Amino acid sequence: MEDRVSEPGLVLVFSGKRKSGKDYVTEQIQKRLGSDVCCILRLSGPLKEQYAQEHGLDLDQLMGPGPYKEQYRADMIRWGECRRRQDPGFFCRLASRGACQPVWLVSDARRLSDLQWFQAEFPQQTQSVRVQSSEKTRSQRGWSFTAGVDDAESECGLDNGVEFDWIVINEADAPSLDEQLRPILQLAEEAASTSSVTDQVVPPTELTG
Ligand SMILES: Nc1ncnc2c1ncn2[C@@H]1O[C@H](COP(=O)(O)OP(=O)(O)OP(=O)(O)O)[C@@H](O)[C@H]1O
Ligand SMILES: C[C@@](O)(CCOP(=O)(O)O)CC(=O)O
Repeated sequence: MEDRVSEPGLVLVFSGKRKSGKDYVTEQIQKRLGSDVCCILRLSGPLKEQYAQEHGLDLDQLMGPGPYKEQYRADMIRWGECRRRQDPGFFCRLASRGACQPVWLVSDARRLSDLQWFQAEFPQQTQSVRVQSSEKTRSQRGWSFTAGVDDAESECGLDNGVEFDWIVINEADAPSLDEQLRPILQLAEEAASTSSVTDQVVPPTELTG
């Protein structure tokens, strides 16, 4: 039987406040690494798919960066937290099913249980990345404070108790994203090259020596 390593070589779990640039930064990383090396996993993806289906909503708009999803955010949070209470890893498993690239970018971790699930599943491969932007910059990107959202676990669940492996300052007056992402990209390229070596199919004759 063929012996194939299906685990990722690196799992980068991103978090950050609304409009801090989680999607933007992870898309920049994927552009540089290529989609055969790196996939973006959105924990909100399976949640929004199911929520859109149950409520007859436009999934494309729910998945997009525009104001449409904000109308439903509070109820989606409630809906999602009901499922997480029953199974904290519910959305992590759904979002990562079928991922086969060596590098995974989890773009939207919001709770400690999100990060802990990947750390428990892939203890050697998981690193945490915090994307930071000022409220002024976030406001320029369309954010405004919403009670019940910005003061709730969905937005504050990772504010304390986590020593992030990486911090990305997504501000015009910060070092460029190219500069900030360089060490992360190098780590990803190393993980991808190592994974491509160990991910080769080894015919049975070589396995038995
Ligand atoms: N460095 C940047 N340069 C240009 N545009 C940016 C930058 N960072 C973010 N943006 C833009 O700001 C908006 C918000 O960014 P993004 O959607 O990545 O935030 P987010 O953290 O994923 O937000 P949410 O939690 O609401 O999904 C998007 O339109 C995005 O294209
Ligand atoms: C409901 C929720 O998944 C919406 C996330 O939407 P977005 O990643 O901000 O586009 C947030 C949450 O799960 O708390």
